[in-house]
Amino acid sequence: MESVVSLKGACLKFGQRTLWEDLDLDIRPGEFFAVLGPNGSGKTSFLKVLLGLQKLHSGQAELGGRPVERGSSLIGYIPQQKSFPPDTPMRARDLVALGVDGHRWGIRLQPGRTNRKVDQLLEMVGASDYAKVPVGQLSGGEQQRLRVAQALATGPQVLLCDEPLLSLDLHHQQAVSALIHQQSREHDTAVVFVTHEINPIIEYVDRVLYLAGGRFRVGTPDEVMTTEVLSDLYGSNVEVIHANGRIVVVGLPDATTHHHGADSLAGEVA
Ligand SMILES: Nc1ncnc2c1ncn2[C@@H]1O[C@H](COP(=O)(O)OP(=O)(O)OP(=O)(O)O)[C@@H](O)[C@H]1O
Repeated sequence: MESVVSLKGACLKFGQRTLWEDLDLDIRPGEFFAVLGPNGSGKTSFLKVLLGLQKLHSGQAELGGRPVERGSSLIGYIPQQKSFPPDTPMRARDLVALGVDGHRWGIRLQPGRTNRKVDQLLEMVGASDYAKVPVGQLSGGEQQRLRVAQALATGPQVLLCDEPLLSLDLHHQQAVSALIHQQSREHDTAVVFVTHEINPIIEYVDRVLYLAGGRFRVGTPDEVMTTEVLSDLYGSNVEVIHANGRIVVVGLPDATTHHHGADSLAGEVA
């Protein structure tokens, strides 16, 4: 099957610091692709390359068979969860409408059509009940559903997600990740999901790109999330424990703030 995202010999470096090099990667339509790694390993920079916001040092990056470019309609983007101030006057449906016609200049030509599309998107993410509520009054999880709806407005072929579950409680993490997975299944949308924590999405992930220390590994979670592979990437003894369908990484280097729920799961595994 043709790939929708393709990197060939990709290298990204800033000054003397190489984030990755010789990265060859093809992501297929409908694939759920997770990008993992410690702070500063280059996960956000990876998304920026695909968004056309960050030039590679060398190599090529293509979307839908063409070089990446800013503002590509092939892409939907879900940013990190940041709460709107409580007094934000914009209603939930206005936020979603920005995704539908926010890219066009001037007066909306077909408000009826926009409204129908917004209704459809709100329903898709289960947000119809609070369509008219100001966004600042909604919970973090409800706000994030709206960002998913906004990102899906143009029917993207690739959904780029930058830690979309951050600061959501477990219930909302599950709901938002299930929503993103449903979209990828039903519309064959490729999902590139940057995260510190694989467990909330473990049941959906097809492949992982693990970035660490200027190097990377790509493969299925079973191939990459192993004691051997992560110890090699980190250059120190790291232990990967699989328990109750979850993955716990123990013994990450001190300077690494990244974890896979090692703290919160320590009791569960012991
Ligand atoms: N435009 C830039 N110029 C110089 N250095 C940069 C630039 N953009 C990113 N960096 C550096 O590249 C490294 C990777 O940054 P990036 O934000 O991609 O990491 P990350 O894996 O997303 O980190 P985090 O998990 O903390 O969000 C960091 O050390 C950052 O300071």
